[in-house]
Amino acid sequence: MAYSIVDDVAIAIAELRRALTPEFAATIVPSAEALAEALQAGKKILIMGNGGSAADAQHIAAELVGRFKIERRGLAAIALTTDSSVLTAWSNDYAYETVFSRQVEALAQPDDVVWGISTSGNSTNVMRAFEAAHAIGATTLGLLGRSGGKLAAMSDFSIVVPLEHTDQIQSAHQIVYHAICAYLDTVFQPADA
Ligand SMILES: O=C(CO)[C@@H](O)[C@H](O)[C@H](O)[C@H](O)COP(=O)(O)O
Ligand SMILES: [Zn+2]
Repeated sequence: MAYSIVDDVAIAIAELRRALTPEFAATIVPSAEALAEALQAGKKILIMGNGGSAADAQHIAAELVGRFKIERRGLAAIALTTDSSVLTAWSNDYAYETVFSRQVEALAQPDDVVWGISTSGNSTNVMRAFEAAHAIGATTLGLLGRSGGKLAAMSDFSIVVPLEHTDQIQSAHQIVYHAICAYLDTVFQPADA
C-alpha cells in the first residue's frame, strides 16, 4: 500500500489521544512540583538527551531561561547538549557515554534537578548522568517512553509516555514539557501580574 501523509498524521493523532489520557496527565504533576520546588529553593535544572531529545533539552532551557507565556523572572536551566567544544572534546578524548555525566559532575549541586529525556529509556549517557547525579545528591527526573526502560528505575521522578514509536513519543514529550512550562509560569508569576 502506498504511503500516505494524511493517514500518517491521522494515526499519530489517534496514538497521542490514546496515550495522553487524564490519568497520564496526572503523572506529570509530581515532576512539575519537584521542578518548582527546586527552583524556588535557588537550585538549577540540568537537561539532556540525544538526537531529537537533545533539541527538546535546548527547547526547555530556552523556555525557562527566557520566557514561555508570561513575563516572569528567568529560571535556572541549562541544556547539557549545547556546548560543542565540551561535547566534542570530551567525546573525542574520553567517551560519548560520559559526555553528560562529566558535565553533571562539574555543574550539579545537591538538590539540583538532573532531567534526562529518552524515548527508549536506555541511552547509556543519560544513565551515567543519573548515576553521577545521585552521587552528588541531585534529584533525577526522567521524561521517557515505551515502558520507561532502565532509566525508569533510576529516576526519582518519571513521566513515561506509553507509546512505542520514537517520533510519537517525542511529540508527546513536547506536550508534556510545555505543560510543565505553563505550570512553572503560574508558580513564578509576579504578584502584581
Ligand atoms: O529524533 C529522532 C527520531 O525521531 C532521533 O534523532 C533520536 O532522538 C535518536 O535516535 C536518539 O539517539 C534516540 O535516543 P533515545 O530517545 O532512545 O534516548
Ligand atoms: Zn525525531
